[in-house]
Amino acid sequence: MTQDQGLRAAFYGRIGAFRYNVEFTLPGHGITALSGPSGCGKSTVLRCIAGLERSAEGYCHFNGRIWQDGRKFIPAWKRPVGFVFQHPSLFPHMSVRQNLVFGSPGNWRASLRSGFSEVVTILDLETLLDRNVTQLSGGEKQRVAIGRALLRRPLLLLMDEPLSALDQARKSRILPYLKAFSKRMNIPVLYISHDRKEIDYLTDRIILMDAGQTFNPSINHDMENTACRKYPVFSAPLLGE
Ligand SMILES: Nc1ncnc2c1ncn2[C@@H]1O[C@H](COP(=O)(O)OP(=O)(O)OP(=O)(O)O)[C@@H](O)[C@H]1O
Repeated sequence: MTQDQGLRAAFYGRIGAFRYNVEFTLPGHGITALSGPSGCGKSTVLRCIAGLERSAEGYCHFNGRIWQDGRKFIPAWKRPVGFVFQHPSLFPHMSVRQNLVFGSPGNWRASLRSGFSEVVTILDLETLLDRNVTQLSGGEKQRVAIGRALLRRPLLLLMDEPLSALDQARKSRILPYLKAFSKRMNIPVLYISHDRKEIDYLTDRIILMDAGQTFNPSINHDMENTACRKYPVFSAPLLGE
């Protein structure tokens, strides 16, 4: 792995009255959690990385390429980023198979060549391929949404509370799939969650935010302590990893 791999980002800006001032790095592999109290700016950070939001100042470099700096801004559709949201937005009139290949680069044949069966196997979707998506459970729908994002061959996957709409039993069923794909496909993932158990299972790397700011324990321990007091679900040892 070279030093250039992964994401280096800093965003400074405001949306209405909300100000954000964040700076962080993401390694070129594995899952990193992004957590913090509701409204602290986590989704805003993901939107800035994806290019869906343009921060007034800052930078975003991925694997040595500039996505944003003082002069340059690569639009969202040109960034090799997959996005999975809290609620899967699948096309209800299409089958699982059709939803999976929708939007993947090239035609149907190309998507079959570029890892379709691998994604289907990792996410255990074989038996569901010909079903209409309206006939799926919430967890199955979310697996299809993840599969669709992966088939677009992203180099970075952003997940915004992908399991928060599911009950504990469904969460437990889908978590191993998340762990499996990040390992097997070697895609770095930035994963928003409030759920400590979920984060403990998936990763030991966490970026903590509060009130529009990131806390970097290796830079500023006072800020880390403030973060832990305000958001005690995370302890200092985890942050200090
Ligand atoms: N389009 C918008 N216009 C004005 N303010 C916005 C807009 N989108 C978000 N905000 C504000 O920006 C702040 C950060 O919102 P954001 O959705 O990034 O937080 P979050 O940490 O992801 O929250 P949650 O955990 O509740 O999803 C909030 O105060 C929110 O009200």
